[in-house]
Amino acid sequence: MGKYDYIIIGAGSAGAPLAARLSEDPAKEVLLIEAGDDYPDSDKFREDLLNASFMAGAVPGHPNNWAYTGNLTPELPYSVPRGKILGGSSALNGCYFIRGTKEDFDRWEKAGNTEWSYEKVLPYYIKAENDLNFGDTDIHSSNGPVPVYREMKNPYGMTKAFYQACKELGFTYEEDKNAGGEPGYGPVPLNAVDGIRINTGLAYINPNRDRENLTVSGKTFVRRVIFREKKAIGVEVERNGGTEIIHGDQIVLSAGAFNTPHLLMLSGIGPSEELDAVGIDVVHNLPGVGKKFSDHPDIQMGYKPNKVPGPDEQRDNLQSALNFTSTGSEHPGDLEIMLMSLPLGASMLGGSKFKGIADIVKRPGQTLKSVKGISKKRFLQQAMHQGDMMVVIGLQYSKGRGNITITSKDPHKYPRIDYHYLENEYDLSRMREAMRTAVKILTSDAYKQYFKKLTEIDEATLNDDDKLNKWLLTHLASAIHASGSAKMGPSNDPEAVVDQYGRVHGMEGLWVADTSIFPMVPSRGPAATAIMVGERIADFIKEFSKDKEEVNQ
Ligand SMILES: Cc1cc2nc3c(=O)[nH]c(=O)nc-3n(C[C@H](O)[C@H](O)[C@H](O)COP(=O)(O)OP(=O)(O)OC[C@H]3O[C@@H](n4cnc5c(N)ncnc54)[C@H](O)[C@@H]3O)c2cc1C
Repeated sequence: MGKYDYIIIGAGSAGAPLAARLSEDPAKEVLLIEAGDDYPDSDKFREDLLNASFMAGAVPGHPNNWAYTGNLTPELPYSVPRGKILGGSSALNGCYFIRGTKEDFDRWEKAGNTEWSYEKVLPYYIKAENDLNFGDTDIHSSNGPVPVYREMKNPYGMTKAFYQACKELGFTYEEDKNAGGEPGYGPVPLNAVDGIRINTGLAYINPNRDRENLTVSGKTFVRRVIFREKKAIGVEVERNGGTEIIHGDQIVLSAGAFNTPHLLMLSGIGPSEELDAVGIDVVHNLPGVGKKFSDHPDIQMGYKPNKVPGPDEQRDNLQSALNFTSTGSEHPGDLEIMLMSLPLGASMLGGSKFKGIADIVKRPGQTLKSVKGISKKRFLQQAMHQGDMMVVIGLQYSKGRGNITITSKDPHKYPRIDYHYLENEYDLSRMREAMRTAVKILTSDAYKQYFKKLTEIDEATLNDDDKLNKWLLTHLASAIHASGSAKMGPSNDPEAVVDQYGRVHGMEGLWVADTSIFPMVPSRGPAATAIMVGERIADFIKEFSKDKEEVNQ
């Protein structure tokens, strides 16, 4: 087998756009490797993962879910889904397609990443989208691969009631959450059209399958990157029942915020004492690998509805959200409240919960394996409340940071993931404020036609800080937005893993392009930003290759 110009590990939110853009040059041989299933024919893509109104793939035991165990707090091990399929996590996610804000990128820039100012990243967000509401404007485009749609003309009755409640509480309307304006309440942009989730495999890879220089290798698990001294020269993979080495000139890790740092460590790049402890030869000591990742803690707060939404109010599970700023905060939009249109169970298992349960019963082994390490108490509580309607309350700027620690040199053994959620009063106080605001919305005159009572929390708990703290720590969930586990920054930043072009510090021919490199999770969902990163790093790699060719001429 010949040597590839570019090998990309992971066909997810960032990896798929990266492979599509790099293979635009027919002179470059591109290999895109994906551990999960490949679906070259979009019409034959798994039906349960196309249906955007629920998140079947997020259920533990689903064959396209890596299903990690993450310790949200030391006492709360939780099942954390990630996509293992063409499209990666974009094939499983909630389709909330939202850009980071100017303040988010000011932070990235301030950390020494001048190539990531809001002005510099905006053209890449625009390049990625086909905005079905706004079309071509200064800040939107109708030419990109990812369709983006907000329900503005005919919002559901509950959406209108939510808007009215937010208005009465003094919040402002944010018509376009991708316009970089003041945070407020408004329609959620979704990368879903007519209820179909358009993942990055469908948007970027399948339309380009006819390119002879683009090879996609599904069901191919990368065990590690291999090096000649400090130069990456290929990858060791498992496929078709065997292990082999595939050579490439430039290797890009796009395996996501857990697997990218894990793969770096398996390949000998990471904190040397942790690699020594599990018997991995150190190729390069980079203490920041897996350290201090950021995410959004969230709470799924259940309530019994007065009025159950009808079948015509279930296409978009997530139609509206409020982004707002906590009292006295210097970080605009650090809180979020999302109104879900489906009950908790149906959000995961589908409109017909019996079909969803039937699917789970079909795979009891995988399901049991996936929930093995997690908190059974919380899992059962959630199962008991699957008929509840819910709002999802998110802390979008937090001080807590997580760590990913390698526990074995066996690439199939998952690393340990510790989130350190809500360990300080800064984060707790904001979460309390978000909870109390959500209750004000639900119990408002405008919303009360849809609200009967809260199901998991009482007033005495809500009104008492200590009691509420305890409740929060036992009812926590994660938004699954892990970012910054191999973060970018200048070489004099001891925690930086890659430079601002995505090149791993101290190494040659090795890049990272995915949510791991975010200096910090944006204050809104990271999926659109992951795609933007794939688009932007593709241009950096193209530029780098051009310079290299000029030097060699
Ligand atoms: C259930 C769920 C709901 C979410 N909802 C939203 C939302 O509504 N809005 C939002 O903004 N964000 C959401 N997110 C988060 C968002 O989808 C992710 O942050 C984003 O998709 C991550 O992109 P990525 O490119 O970093 O990684 P991924 O998209 O996860 O891609 C990584 C890819 O690498 C592959 N891979 C990993 N290891 C290997 C290996 N060893 N060998 C070969 N291939 C490998 C994986 O199989 C995967 O395909 C959600 C996430 C989940 C899981």
